[in-house]
Amino acid sequence: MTSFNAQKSDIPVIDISIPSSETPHQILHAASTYGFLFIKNDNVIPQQDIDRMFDVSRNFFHSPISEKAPYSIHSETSGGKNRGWVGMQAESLNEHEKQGDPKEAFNMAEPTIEPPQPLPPILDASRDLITSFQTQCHALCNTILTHLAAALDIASSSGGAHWFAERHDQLKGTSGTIFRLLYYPPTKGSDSTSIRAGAHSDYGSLTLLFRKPTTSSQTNLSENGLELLTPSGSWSPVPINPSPSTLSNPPILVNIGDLLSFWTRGLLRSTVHRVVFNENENGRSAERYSMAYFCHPVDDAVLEGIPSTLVQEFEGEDEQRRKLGLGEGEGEVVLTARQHLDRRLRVTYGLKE
Ligand SMILES: O=C(O)CCC(=O)C(=O)O
Ligand SMILES: [Fe+2]
Repeated sequence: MTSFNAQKSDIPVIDISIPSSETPHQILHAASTYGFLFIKNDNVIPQQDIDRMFDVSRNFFHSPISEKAPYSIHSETSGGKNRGWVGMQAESLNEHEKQGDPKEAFNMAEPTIEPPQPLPPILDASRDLITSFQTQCHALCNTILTHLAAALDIASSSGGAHWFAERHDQLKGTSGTIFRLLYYPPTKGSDSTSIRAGAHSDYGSLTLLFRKPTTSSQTNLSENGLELLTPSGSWSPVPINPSPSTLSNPPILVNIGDLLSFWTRGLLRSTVHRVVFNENENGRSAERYSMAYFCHPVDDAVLEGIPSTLVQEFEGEDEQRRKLGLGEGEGEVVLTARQHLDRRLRVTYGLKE
């Protein structure tokens, strides 16, 4: 398998709009080599919907704290565990960091849950847009998962290309899926030791990431602060649009989460990433907005036994296997999707159960 170097232009841009027998292999190659890929966005998710979501997000985060605080994460008002508002410095994505990240976030569960998640008035007023955005994100995740299952050559007698998508069917039960709005406030001058989101890999199966250029003068090519860790240990910036001359809209960034990496015994790579300050010449960083759709399988999906010889015969690298809890001595632990998520949330929020 090829390994990747630090060139940001390496992350491939894949066009899923034209049916091609190559697409599954392109997606599998990117997912197993970089853990990141771009999906060309020619109306896969309309740019207008992305822009409208960013407007809603801005209005919400700029509202008084009294509007947000009642919906604190894990609270009953916000609908329980991992739902609701995360205030400044309340979360450490990197367990080794004492101080939380200088950002705010709002987590929304899938729209199929009953009763629906209570939302603060500003978000509630845009519930239809949010629901439609979540639905479009989930459909894109299932398309990508279908390509991955096809490339892994899962036999049709076992579910074939629908193997993963069936296990992400939101009509079959609740899941850890979260649509997260993120806001990184502006800074007066950065503290060089501090970063905006600590180094981490995502928890779920796939993440879709949308980033807003931080200032009106910032070009789409701009790096915007997101960096991924290459196998050689260097940080490589991820541009919003890797090719503005050929792509009129920024492509949708997709990355593999720990759960899918664990499930595929490390064949698919969950790559560590972080967000750093991107100061202007005055040493200030503008405010920054992003939105992440963290896609998870249904809670009782069992994370074992993918009927694919590519997965079964994959040896993997020791370091990756240790990180995923597939290390020697432990045996191959069988977890459900919910158990896998709960294990990770305990680390991020210090939750007890
Ligand atoms: O804000 C970003 O660009 C990335 C955020 C991220 O990686 C996360 O929330 O998992
Ligand atoms: Fe992330």
